[in-house]
Amino acid sequence: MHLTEKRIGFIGTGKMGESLIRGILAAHSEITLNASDVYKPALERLNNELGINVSTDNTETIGDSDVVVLAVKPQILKDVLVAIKDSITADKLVISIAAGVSVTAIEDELNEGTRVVRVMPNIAATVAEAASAVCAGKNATEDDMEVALEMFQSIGSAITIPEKLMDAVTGLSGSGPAYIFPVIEALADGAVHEGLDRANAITLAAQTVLGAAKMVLETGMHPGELKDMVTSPAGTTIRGIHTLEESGIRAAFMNAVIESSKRSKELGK
Ligand SMILES: NC(=O)C1=CN([C@@H]2O[C@H](COP(=O)(O)OP(=O)(O)OC[C@H]3O[C@@H](n4cnc5c(N)ncnc54)[C@H](OP(=O)(O)O)[C@@H]3O)[C@@H](O)[C@H]2O)C=CC1
Ligand SMILES: O=C(O)[C@@H]1CCC=N1
Repeated sequence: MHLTEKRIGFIGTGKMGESLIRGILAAHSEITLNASDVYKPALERLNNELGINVSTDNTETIGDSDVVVLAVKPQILKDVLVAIKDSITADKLVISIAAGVSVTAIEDELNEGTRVVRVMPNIAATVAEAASAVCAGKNATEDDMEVALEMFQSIGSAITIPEKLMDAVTGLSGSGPAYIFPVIEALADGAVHEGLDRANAITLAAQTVLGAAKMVLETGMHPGELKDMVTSPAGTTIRGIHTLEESGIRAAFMNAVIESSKRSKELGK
């Protein structure tokens, strides 16, 4: 069955829940979306702005949904699962986006046989450019995986991975937008230092990151080869590259991904 034939319910409408809701609605305006959260003003705002069904009662949202997306913090997920266990009937698919929490840990809290899929998306779902990775729980069917992939491919790109790689994905693409926002700000700062106005500096910096990412994705060329295309002998770029290498840029980004992945593992304990 296709995604658009499913009613989707969000448990938690914080930063990532809202991002997914906005992305999915932009891709499928006809879809039925339900959402619940403990924070009523946020629900009312979503209802007013997007016209989705909202409730402060998670079981009501689940009752009205075929696919239930768990978008609460990992630290409270277990309590939420205990509270909703009886409303997750056999006809429902559960999708968890919680960092670090394994499929088994989720299955263990729910009724035997519950179909669970785990996904690590990112905040760029808001603009249909999320990078997501999906893995199946032991009861998830092929149809469930197709529905999950359809959902996350409609808001960006989505791949299937073995669960053991989920922490690495969390450290890379789950957290990754937050590594790049300061890069964009800092690039703009450099240009402001050299006299450009702030608004133009941010536009040029962001478009530069977007263009570089698009070249990697669309040419299929290695990032190092693309870097060489920009770097004229005795030119401007190699001077900038030299400065970045002196600052340990590669180790800095590698360590960010490694440490974030470690934190994802910790959250699962
Ligand atoms: N932010 C991101 O970029 C990404 C987040 N994730 C994952 O998504 C999940 C949500 O993260 P994020 O959106 O950042 O977190 P938020 O804290 O912004 O959102 C969680 C929401 O759930 C609400 N909530 C708390 N308790 C309940 C409850 N019992 N029932 C329903 N809703 C409840 C919170 O309300 P209140 O604030 O009042 O407690 C909040 O609005 C996490 O598991 C995270 O690991 C995954 C990928 C990227
Ligand atoms: O910071 C976090 O824990 C969440 C998970 C990935 C992105 N944000």
